[in-house]
Amino acid sequence: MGDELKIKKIVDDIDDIYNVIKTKELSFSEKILIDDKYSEIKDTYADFINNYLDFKEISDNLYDGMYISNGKGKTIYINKAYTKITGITKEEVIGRTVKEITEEGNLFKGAVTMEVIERKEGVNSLGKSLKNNKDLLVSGSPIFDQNGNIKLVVINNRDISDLKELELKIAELNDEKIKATEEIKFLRKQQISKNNVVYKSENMNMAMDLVSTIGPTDVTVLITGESGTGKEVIADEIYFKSNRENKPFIKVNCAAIPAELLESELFGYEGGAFTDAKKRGKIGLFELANEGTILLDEIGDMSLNLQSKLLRVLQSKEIVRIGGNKPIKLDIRLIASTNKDLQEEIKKEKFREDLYYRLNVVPIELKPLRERKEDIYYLTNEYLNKYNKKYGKKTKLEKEAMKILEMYKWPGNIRELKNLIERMVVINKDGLIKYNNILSILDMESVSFATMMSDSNYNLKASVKKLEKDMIVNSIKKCGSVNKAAKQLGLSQPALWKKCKVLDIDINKE
Ligand SMILES: Nc1ncnc2c1ncn2[C@@H]1O[C@H](COP(=O)(O)OP(=O)(O)OP(=O)(O)O)[C@@H](O)[C@H]1O
Repeated sequence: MGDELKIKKIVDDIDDIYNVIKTKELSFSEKILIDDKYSEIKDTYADFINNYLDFKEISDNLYDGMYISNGKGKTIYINKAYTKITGITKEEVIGRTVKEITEEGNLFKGAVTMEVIERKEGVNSLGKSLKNNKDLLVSGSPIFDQNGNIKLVVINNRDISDLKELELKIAELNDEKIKATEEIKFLRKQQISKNNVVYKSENMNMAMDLVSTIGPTDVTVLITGESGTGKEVIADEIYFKSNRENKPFIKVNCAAIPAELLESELFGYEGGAFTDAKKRGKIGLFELANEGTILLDEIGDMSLNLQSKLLRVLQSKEIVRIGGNKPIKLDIRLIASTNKDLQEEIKKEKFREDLYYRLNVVPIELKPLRERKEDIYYLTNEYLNKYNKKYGKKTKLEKEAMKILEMYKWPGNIRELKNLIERMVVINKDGLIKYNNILSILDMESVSFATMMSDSNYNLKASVKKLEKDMIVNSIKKCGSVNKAAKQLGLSQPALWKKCKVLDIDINKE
């Protein structure tokens, strides 16, 4: 019989006794005493029942399993959660000692009740339910009576298979995090690999000096120059010289991302900000760059609407995601670059003047390659070495060929020079890149012969000789025979043979 029923039986017996006594002849004071005692007992019983029911309700709704024994280790109570966690029912344990159950070895192992009784203190251990193989964290505590003897042992049983699963999940996530961090490091290195910056010109000297000075500060830099002049190279150098090296460096090409997308790319959005927005939202590039550097390339192509928003970011040093209302603090170094003339764009009302002044704190202007010809020789040699190494070659460049490179206008600037040298090294067969190899590729309008001839290193006779030779070689190559070439050049066949001899042209080779 449960405790609850035992006590109910006592109270029912008292009821019977009371009813019998009430029929007897009693003095007034005896009657009052018995009535008082009787109602005291009833109140105490009502209190007990209420508390007992509350305790049962609370303990049955606990997350952890409760296992209570008396001071001798005899099981007197388990809550519902204990059965749920271990699969062990009341019928299997109530009234039996923990010692006996443990020795039997069918229900659980790792019980601490007996140890709590022995040591008279709390004991923690790992246990296991043998009914469903669940691992448990078992924590036992003694409850003492007034004389200091243990009257109850309360054991808390926590299912740690969930914890174990969480532990595994955390370990998996940690592995993924380590992998992702390594990948970020690798991609960062690839994206901003250290360039071998080659320069000789005054313009580049000044730019590189400035980079060394302002690199370690957080000042905003605006780099301008035609396409291919090395704006990104300069931005990389600023990053390497800054105190933000090894922190994020996010490069955004404002012209390459459609205007309507650029805002969400930069600012990110909260979940559900757009109808098709991913449920959990998206972190923006500004946030990704936090603590690091952001390069806004082709800033001259940014829409006026976004320019105002960028201006606000620069003023407040915080952003709010699209669809959100929580400002996020930013600690970012901003580098902007453009091949547009921003002053002109301001006049055309395509660029905000106030934003221009915010960006133009330190301006770095890169001249086009045609205005810093001193760099061409060094850049060419750098790329010759680079591509010879890459393609396993030992290609050299004819002196006249270098001359042509120095005279060309290079509309695509250093990028064009770099690509040309790579192409020349790849297709070259005899180890020497010649003057006319380059002429046949470059846009000849960009190298006027007048310019070439006016160069003090070339006298008229040599230049004419060179021109004649190139024309004949090209014509023979194009026509496929000396006969046809002679016709095209307006010469007789013998005259062409003669010229070839004088100009040292090997017809069989050409
Ligand atoms: N001083 C330099 N030394 C060596 N290589 C350089 C130098 N300047 C530029 N380059 C190379 O030239 C190419 C173009 O440079 P970069 O991309 O920095 O130009 P950009 O001005 O940013 O071009 P765009 O405006 O088209 O983005 C790159 O391959 C870069 O490595």
